[in-house]
Amino acid sequence: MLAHIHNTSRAAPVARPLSARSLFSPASSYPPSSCPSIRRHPLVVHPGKKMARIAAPQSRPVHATPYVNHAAPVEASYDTANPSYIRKYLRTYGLTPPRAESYEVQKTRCLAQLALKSTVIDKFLYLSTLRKNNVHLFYRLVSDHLKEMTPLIYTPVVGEACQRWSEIYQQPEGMYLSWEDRGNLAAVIANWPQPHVDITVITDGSRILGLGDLGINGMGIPIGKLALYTACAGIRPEATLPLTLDLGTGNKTLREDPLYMGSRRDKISPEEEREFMDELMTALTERWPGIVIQFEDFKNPFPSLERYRHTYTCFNDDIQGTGAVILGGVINAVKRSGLPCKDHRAVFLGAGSAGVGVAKQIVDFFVREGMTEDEARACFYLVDTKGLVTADRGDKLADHKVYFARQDNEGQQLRTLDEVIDHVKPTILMGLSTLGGVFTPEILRKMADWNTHPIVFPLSNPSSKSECDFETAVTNTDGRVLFASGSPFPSVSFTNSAGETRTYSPGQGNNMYVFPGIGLGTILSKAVEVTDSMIYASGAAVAEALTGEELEQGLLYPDVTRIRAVSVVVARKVIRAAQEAKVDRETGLRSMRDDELDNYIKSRMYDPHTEVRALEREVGALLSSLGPTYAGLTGVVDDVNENSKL
Ligand SMILES: NC(=O)C1=CN([C@@H]2O[C@H](COP(=O)(O)OP(=O)(O)OC[C@H]3O[C@@H](n4cnc5c(N)ncnc54)[C@H](O)[C@@H]3O)[C@@H](O)[C@H]2O)C=CC1
Ligand SMILES: CC(=O)C(=O)O
Ligand SMILES: [Mg+2]
Repeated sequence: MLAHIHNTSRAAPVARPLSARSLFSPASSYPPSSCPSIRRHPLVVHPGKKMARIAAPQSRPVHATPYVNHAAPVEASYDTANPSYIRKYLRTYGLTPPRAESYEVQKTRCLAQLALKSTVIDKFLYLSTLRKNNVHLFYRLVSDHLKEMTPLIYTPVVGEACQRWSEIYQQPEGMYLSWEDRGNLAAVIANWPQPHVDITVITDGSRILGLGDLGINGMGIPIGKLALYTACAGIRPEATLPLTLDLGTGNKTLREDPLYMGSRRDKISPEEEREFMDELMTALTERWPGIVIQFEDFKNPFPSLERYRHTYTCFNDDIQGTGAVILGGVINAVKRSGLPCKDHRAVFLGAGSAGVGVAKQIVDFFVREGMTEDEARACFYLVDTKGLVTADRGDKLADHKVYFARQDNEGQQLRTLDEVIDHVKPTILMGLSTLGGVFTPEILRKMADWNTHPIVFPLSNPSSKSECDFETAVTNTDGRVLFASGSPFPSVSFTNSAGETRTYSPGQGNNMYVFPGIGLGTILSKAVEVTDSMIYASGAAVAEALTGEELEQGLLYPDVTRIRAVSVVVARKVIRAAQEAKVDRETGLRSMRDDELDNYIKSRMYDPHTEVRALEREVGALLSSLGPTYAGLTGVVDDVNENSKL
């Protein structure tokens, strides 16, 4: 089918009728064209090949636009909050029920409909449809109800949605690129209908959360992550691109599933993947030179990160984002433990991208606290499927594990988590293993015997893969645990051995506290690369972002409802780190004081609550400037200044 696309030379569209999308573009990132009625689609020609993108229709009425973007703001054309003159202007007048509604009314209806859905997948699908049909309302709802909504659009529910993606699929969202498209990636990418993209999240689906290789069913992850970029850091929804690579899957069940919508091939080789990724990175930056690229949920993401990190503006969320967010929680937990860094011993179950990424960030923290790198590294004991990672274990260690391979084991190999724990008597226990429930009550009780405040972070996602739940951690440590999990758990009421009853609240150690701010800071500073210092700064910012009240409550992470405010702090620190490393191209931000920079960041964040008003103002101003001639010519508007009669 794609051969047909690639070999067909069709005229690129040159002009479109006045598009609602142009009205949503903030001046600084998308300079308004002198004539808003014309929007050009770039014709992308891949070096050495002659090809044209498949042509979009030359002219369509706005109300019939079948855009495939999951968050195209043109869908706001149908917002029942729009007053009648906007509807007339957008030619949606008569296509929605007559009354122009308040947000409160819309929200009441949405929450009532959500409550009627009996399964979490039904709720997930309802919210996906809402995002598609009324993007501003979706983001208003999510940002007002972050605690209730994030589990539905992100972990844990997105995990189940990915497992069942082929079964529950309803609407096109995001973009898929297949191995068979190699050589033509630029042409396929040119089909993305949005003219401007600030950020993309890319997965090949080969390690989705802790659920294994889900092939293209992993698309729920880029969509969910980018929804959080918008909800938590105000990246404009139309400037986000969820991207899933169809590079085959090692999951035989999926390959044999008649409903599976990806290719049936086995996973391509690492060499083929490198070839594909090289072309992809070129194609993405060719179309959107300033694009920030986030790699997500690749099975072995270290080679790509090393290959591209200094050449493209990219980062890996599982290695670096996770490292940073857990750094933030550990900075606070170490303070609360009362022990200096040098007295901590950390056992990590899981020595993959997240385990190694987190351990490295904490080494960096310990070094900043005055230890040498060797002293800091010696505090870490990583465990994988073969046991404690040691230099003389007898197997060939993957490159990323070598740094943490222990050399002080005197030939002894510890094969199980229990053996390692008994040997090390850790102060910190991290779970990044995908093994649900492996931190047993017995292990937790030992942690409580050895430590006044054991630090236990079961970080695997989704909830079913968490190494323990919060209640088990609280009840088996007499309420003394310093806890954070990757997926959310409810608070627990518990009476400790001293007879004190308290409600304990868990921390959520999830990279969602940092990646939105890393992306925002990188976009605004126009950084040419994402440096280690920018990543570290994002984690330190999360630690600093706790309020006095949150500290008093014993929280390790800010309350999730404050995540937008946290993202501003993260973005500011990321920008400052970019400036220090001199990788920022938006040098005008350097002279701003911190409060000025915060205001600037906030001013650049998409706020779904103000979008309807902004649309009213923009349409009013635009129509007034165009005057009666334009209105008469197009027949779009019969009375520019008419307000809703309803
Ligand atoms: N909380 C958060 O923000 C994040 C959580 N994660 C979670 O961390 C988990 C791991 O992710 P990655 O490191 O990227 O995966 P990975 O596949 O790179 O690493 C998994 C590690 O677990 C080890 N492991 C697996 N089964 C084991 C067993 N039976 N005994 C001992 N070790 C075993 C493997 O040897 C490997 O070292 C996933 O569940 C993921 O959802 C990942 C990124 C962010
Ligand atoms: C949160 C995340 O990125 C993961 O579990 O992979
Ligand atoms: Mg991930």
